[in-house]
Formats: sequence, C-alpha cells, structure tokens
Amino acid sequence: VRNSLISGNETIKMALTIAVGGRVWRKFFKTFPFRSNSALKRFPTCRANGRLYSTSSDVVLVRKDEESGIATVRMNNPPVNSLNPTLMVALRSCFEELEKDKTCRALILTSQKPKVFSAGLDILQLYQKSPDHVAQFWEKVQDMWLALYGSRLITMAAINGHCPAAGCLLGLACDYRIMAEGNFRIGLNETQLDLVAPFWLRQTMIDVIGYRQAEMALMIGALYPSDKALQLGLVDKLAPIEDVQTVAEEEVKNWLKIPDQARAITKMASRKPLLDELRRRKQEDIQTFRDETTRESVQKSIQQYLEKLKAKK
Ligand SMILES: CCCCC/C=C/C(=O)SCCNC(=O)CCNC(=O)[C@H](O)C(C)(C)COP(=O)(O)OP(=O)(O)OC[C@H]1O[C@@H](n2cnc3c(N)ncnc32)[C@H](O)[C@@H]1OP(=O)(O)O
Repeated sequence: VRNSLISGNETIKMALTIAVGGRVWRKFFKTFPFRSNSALKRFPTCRANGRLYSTSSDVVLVRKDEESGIATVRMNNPPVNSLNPTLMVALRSCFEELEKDKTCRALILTSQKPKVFSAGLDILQLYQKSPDHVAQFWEKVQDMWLALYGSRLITMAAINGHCPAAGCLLGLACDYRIMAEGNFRIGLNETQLDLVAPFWLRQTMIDVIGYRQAEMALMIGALYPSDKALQLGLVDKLAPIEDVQTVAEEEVKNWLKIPDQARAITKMASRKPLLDELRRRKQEDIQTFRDETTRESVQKSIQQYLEKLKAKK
C-alpha cells in the first residue's frame, strides 16, 4: 500500500512539475510530505526553479542543490538521533545513492534537531538482545561507516549539538567538522559504558587528533566541550549554533574550488588501507563486538548507564 501511495504521489508530482512548474508542486508537497523509511531510489529527483530536490524519508532528510552539487543530509530520528538500525540503514543507503549521483560533489551531514547531532548508537539495541541481534546491529554500523568514510564526495559534518560516541564516529568519518559553540560535547565515551572502540574507529581518532591525545581520550572515554575539541583538532571550526549550516556551506564552496578527481584520489590514498582492513576483517570485528557486548559484566554496565541516563531527568 505504501509503495503504491508513493508511486501515486510521484506521478502527481511529475505531472504538476511538467504542467505548472516548480512553485506549485513545492507547495503541494510541503502540505503532503513524502514519508518513507527507505532509500532515495524510489524517488526520481525533481527539478524546480533550478534546484534539484531529492527525497525525504522519516529518519533522513536530503536536499540537494543542483547548481552547486551540495547535498545536505539531515538526521531526523527524535528525540536524540540515536543510531538504531532504521537510521543506520537509511544513512548508508543515502550515502550510497549520493555517491552514485554524478552531479553530486559534496555532502553535509547534520541534525534536523539542533542541540543534538546524534546521541550515538541506540543503547537499547545493545541491552538484553540476542548475540545474533547484536551481530546484525554491528554490521549496520560497519556498513554505514564504510559508505561515509569511503565516499569520493567532499564530506562535511555540521555538528549542531552534542556529538558523543557513534555521533563522533560519524563526524570523524567526514573530511571536515564544524561544531556549534557553547555547552555541547563531543568524543568517544564508550569506555564509560564498558565498551571498547573497534580498531577502525580508534585509528580514525588517532589520524585526526594524534596518537597521545587519542590514546588518552579513548582510555578515559572523554567528552570534550567544543572549544577544547577545537584545540585538540577533533573539530576544525566552531560557529554559533544557528550558523553551523551556513558556515559548512561556505567551507564546502572553498573545497569545491579544488578539482574533484585529484581531491578524491588523494583522499582515497590515505583512507584505502583502513577501508580495506575493515572489509577484510569484517566478520572478526563483528564477532568481537558481539562477544564483548553480550558479556554479563558489560550488560550490567550498560544497564547502569541506562539507569543514569533516565535518572538525569
Ligand atoms: C565498541 C563500541 C564502540 C562503538 C562506538 C559507539 C558506541 C555508542 O555510540 S554507545 C552510545 C553512547 N551514547 C551516549 O553516551 C549518549 C547518551 N545520551 C546523552 O548523553 C544525552 O541523551 C544527550 C547529551 C545526547 C542529549 O541530552 P538531552 O537532550 O538532555 O536528552 P535526554 O538525555 O533527555 O535523552 C532523551 C531520551 O533519549 C534517550 N537516549 C539518549 N541517548 C540515547 C542512546 N544513545 N540510545 C538510546 N536512547 C538514548 C534518553 O534515555 C531519553 O529517553 P527517555 O527518558 O525515555 O525520554
């Protein structure tokens, strides 16, 4: 039913586009927005007033500017963009679709909900779940990361709020990070939950902030305020929260002056070894995560962490 509703909408959208131009259908689809959990694939892109609009889904909203080739990808999984399987699959699929789109040159990843970029992995997916569930969950984390870290596009994280754990993992997978000034925190705090960052995440942290700082940050599960994160090089620039997106767009425009091919080849030269290593060791990495996470003592720590989160209120 959902699919047929979508294709019905598509037909109307195309007819309206041809018949009366962009303004009318934009108004129409603002009133009756698309809803879908899955990929961009179902939605052929539509042109209106020189802009190219891609699809929106429940959990990931995408808008691409036709002239510049910049796509903005907004995570939209309230209340805190925790990375559950639906969001991770939607993000991966979105990254892969944009990758295939030859007119797309850059991707800005941000949150639809200011003040929280992402709360990291959905902790509930790791608590009292079967080993198989945890293994499948972890594979989705890997696949999402492989798609973003291995992207030929310019990837920019517009971190408009808190960015712990796997939120930080997403940021680290991008080429450049702009973070909101103020009382927002970023870091890989998983040791606080008794979890251990996998080799590929640890390596990206080392690559970004250097060995000593990464080693310390990972051991203590540090979460840094944005000014300290800037000082460490964990983020590249700060901006007032309301300007994060604009500053990201300006930064992308500078990057767009560099020829795409040379930039992308250079990027892959530094990222390919780690990408290849994870591809090669994927199953081993899944097993490690599954076995560690389902251990009784780790489950106890996760339970306590969840209780602390609830008690915060
Ligand atoms: C080997 C593993 C390494 C792999 C790397 C990744 C690991 C991970 O990502 S583990 C997840 C770690 N995440 C965190 O430690 C963040 C926890 N959350 C927070 O600190 C805060 O929620 C916040 C700062 C992100 C936002 O604060 P605030 O706006 O005040 O929102 P609340 O704390 O009130 O949260 C609202 C609601 O959401 C629930 N929640 C928060 N984070 C998560 C989460 N990661 N997973 C699932 N659920 C989460 C929170 O419990 C509240 O629920 P209700 O009480 O039911 O409203």
